[in-house]
Amino acid sequence: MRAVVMGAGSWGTATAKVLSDAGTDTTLWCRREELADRINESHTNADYLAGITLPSNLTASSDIAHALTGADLVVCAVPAQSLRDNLSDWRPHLSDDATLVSLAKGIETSTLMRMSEVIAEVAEVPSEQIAVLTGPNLAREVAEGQPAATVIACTDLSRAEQLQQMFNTGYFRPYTNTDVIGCEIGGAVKNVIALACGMASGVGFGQNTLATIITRGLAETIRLSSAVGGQIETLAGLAGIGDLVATCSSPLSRNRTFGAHLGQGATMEEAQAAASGQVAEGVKSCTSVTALAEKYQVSMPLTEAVNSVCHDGLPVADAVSSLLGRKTKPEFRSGHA
Ligand SMILES: NC(=O)C1=CN([C@@H]2O[C@H](COP(=O)(O)OP(=O)(O)OC[C@H]3O[C@@H](n4cnc5c(N)ncnc54)[C@H](O)[C@@H]3O)[C@@H](O)[C@H]2O)C=CC1
Ligand SMILES: O=C(CO)COP(=O)(O)O
Repeated sequence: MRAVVMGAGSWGTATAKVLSDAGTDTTLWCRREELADRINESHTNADYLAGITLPSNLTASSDIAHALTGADLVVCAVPAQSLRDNLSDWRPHLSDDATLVSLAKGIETSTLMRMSEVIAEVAEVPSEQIAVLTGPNLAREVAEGQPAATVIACTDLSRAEQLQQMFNTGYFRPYTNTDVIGCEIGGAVKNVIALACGMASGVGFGQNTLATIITRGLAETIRLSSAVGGQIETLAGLAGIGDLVATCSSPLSRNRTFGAHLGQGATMEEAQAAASGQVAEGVKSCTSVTALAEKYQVSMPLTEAVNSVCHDGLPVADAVSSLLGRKTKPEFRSGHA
């Protein structure tokens, strides 16, 4: 089996390292030829994962045709809002029976589609050939070989099990799931909730506030996922609460860090500049998740507040007052949080 990871940012590079460490012959596609040359020469990707030594059997290429031709496994590691355009360029070079794995945690703003839906439409492959890899996987920690688990979701369980073996290393432990919807909604919404946690920490609030946002964020995630067709238990797992805890708590999270800048009073432009070109998916997905919630008539007040702060100029302090000023209610309604 030959794998290609399309996108050499922090998570693409770390995932290519996992595959290589698991013994899978892997190529890492980079947009820039100069970066591919540097990775091949130095076995590091200093732009995204400084100080990490990549396996010597991992090779990089900036040539799309060369990278994709004959690849059995194609891992899509570009940001959510750029997946459609990138895939259109990759499409002519994809093998008919290749498995496509999505790493992106977002909802397309122009269509409200999940990433697996974008892949199915643009690459014209059946959903059984598309998988999603998601979970509490901060790239730097995985690249350092710190123990972590992940979820590989595919409607075709035998394909998920095959992928599970391809990604299984002594430090990275994949679990299978067939609930692609729940996994994708979990991954997209947790970035929005991490922005909210970052804002709270930037303001100076402590652990009670953090735990409240994570828990009520999980309730929003469960409501949306259930409405779209996901299973509740998925969100009690790595793709839900697992990823929320990791992302909402860690200073390594780009979304949490972005939110913290806003909470400290930075403008959107200043927070964007501080991200040094790395993607904080929740900034765009807060708009598409809010729209998806409206489409399914699901209440997501935290997500709406994050969207208003990011895109309507609502001050963080006003978002806090408006969330706390809402009508009081029971914790659980008709079986759902
Ligand atoms: N970094 C992390 O810890 C994790 C990230 N993810 C998800 O993986 C996806 C990719 O994230 P990262 O690798 O961390 O992002 P990144 O910002 O570190 O890198 C993005 C990569 O995509 C490439 N790219 C191709 N077309 C692009 C375009 N039009 N605009 C911008 N970049 C383009 C860039 O050159 C770069 O190699 C995101 O959806 C993210 O939410 C998921 C789990 C962990
Ligand atoms: O998805 C992630 C961890 O699972 C990474 O989160 P950030 O994109 O916020 O860094």
